[in-house]
Amino acid sequence: MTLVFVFFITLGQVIISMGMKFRSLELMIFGRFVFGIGGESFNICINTLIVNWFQGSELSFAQSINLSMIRVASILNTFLTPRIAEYRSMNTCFTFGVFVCLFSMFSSILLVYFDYKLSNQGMVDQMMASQPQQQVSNWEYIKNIFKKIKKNTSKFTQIFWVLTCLMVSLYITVISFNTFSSVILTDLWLPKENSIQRNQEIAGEMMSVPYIMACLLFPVFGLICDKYGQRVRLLIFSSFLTLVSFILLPFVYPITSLAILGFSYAIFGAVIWPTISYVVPSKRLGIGYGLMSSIQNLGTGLMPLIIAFIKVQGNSMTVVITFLVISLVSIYLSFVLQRIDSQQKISLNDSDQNLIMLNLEENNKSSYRSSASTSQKENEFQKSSTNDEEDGLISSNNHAEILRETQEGIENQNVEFQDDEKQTLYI
Ligand SMILES: C[C@H](N)C(=O)N[C@@H](CCCCN)C(=O)O
Repeated sequence: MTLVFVFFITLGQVIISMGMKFRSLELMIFGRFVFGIGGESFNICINTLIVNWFQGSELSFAQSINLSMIRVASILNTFLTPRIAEYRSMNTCFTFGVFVCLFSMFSSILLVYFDYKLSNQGMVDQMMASQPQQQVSNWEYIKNIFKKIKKNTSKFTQIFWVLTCLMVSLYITVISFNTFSSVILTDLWLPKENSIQRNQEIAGEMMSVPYIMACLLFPVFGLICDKYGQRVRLLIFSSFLTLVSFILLPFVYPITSLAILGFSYAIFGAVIWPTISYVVPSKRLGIGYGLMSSIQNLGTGLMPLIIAFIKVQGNSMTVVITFLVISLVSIYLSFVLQRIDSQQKISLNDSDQNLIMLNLEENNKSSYRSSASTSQKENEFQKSSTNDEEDGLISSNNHAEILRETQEGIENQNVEFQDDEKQTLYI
């Protein structure tokens, strides 16, 4: 699927640049639509892939390197695009984008090749090929996908939903704020006697501060998180930082508040993406990331409309107050997260990633056991697992998981137990 999505991204960019060439706004919007289908889905594939390779060891570090690279690309884009447009033309900017996408496509082919070669997937495919597969129609296949999404979604825990809401509110304060920061900074801070273009240049430079800050700090917080855990505490701290940033914005020269916002982003970005894999069982991770990204995009997509309305009704100060209120929501949600987390056997603050994973799989198994206790549910499960095999949707994942579980089982026998609680889990 990774290759399909990167193909959509490239195709989208080609359509956008054709729209630019032929001066067709409709074509450009359609291109953005195609690009968006590929982009966000590609993100989900990459998240899942990183988890598959790094869970249990340097997961946060790996995710934060990924985030840093994304932000380096944003900064490069802010720097390069106006210059290419100035020295060449707008068309060249868009064509340059197509070449960047082609480069991504080439990198993805390498990625998929190495992932396939180095993982158990080759073995799993052989196993699958030796099993008879029942053919289903495309319609049945799509219907099964929706059935599975519904079935899996209902199994997500409270902690997943709180984490998702927290992610939305935190991302709004960075991504949606970034959309409006140019106007806010110009209104609140930049001299009225400057030309509009000059103020836009200054605001543009200021706007890159949170991203520069974050791209430098992501790996640091990734490492901290891998070594010391403290995920929920870091999220609480990061939520407070966003509040401080918006309180300071109208009163202190904006570089300070933007740097604090970048600091906050570096923390929650490095913590939140890997944490999802500790609250969603590996079998449902793709759907988990997908759902979370959809909700996040819905939030960050709707927010500019709401903010634009608030700006028209009020002024830039009202917009800052709105972001301040959203920061308060983040603080509230982070405390709700802490409360739920404190009721778990193993906290997300624990530094032992394997232990958190084992706890998750253990909880998952026990919820399965209790749900299978009634014969009706037992039948449902048998039916659905037969369906899973029949429609060939998740079976390869399951096989990969069985292989991984077996490996883990062997590894876990060598783990030194630290206390009774942990001992019970490992056993
Ligand atoms: C906006 C987009 N949906 C998003 O969330 N982007 C993240 C990067 C996610 C990468 C996770 N491996 C961002 O921080 O920009």
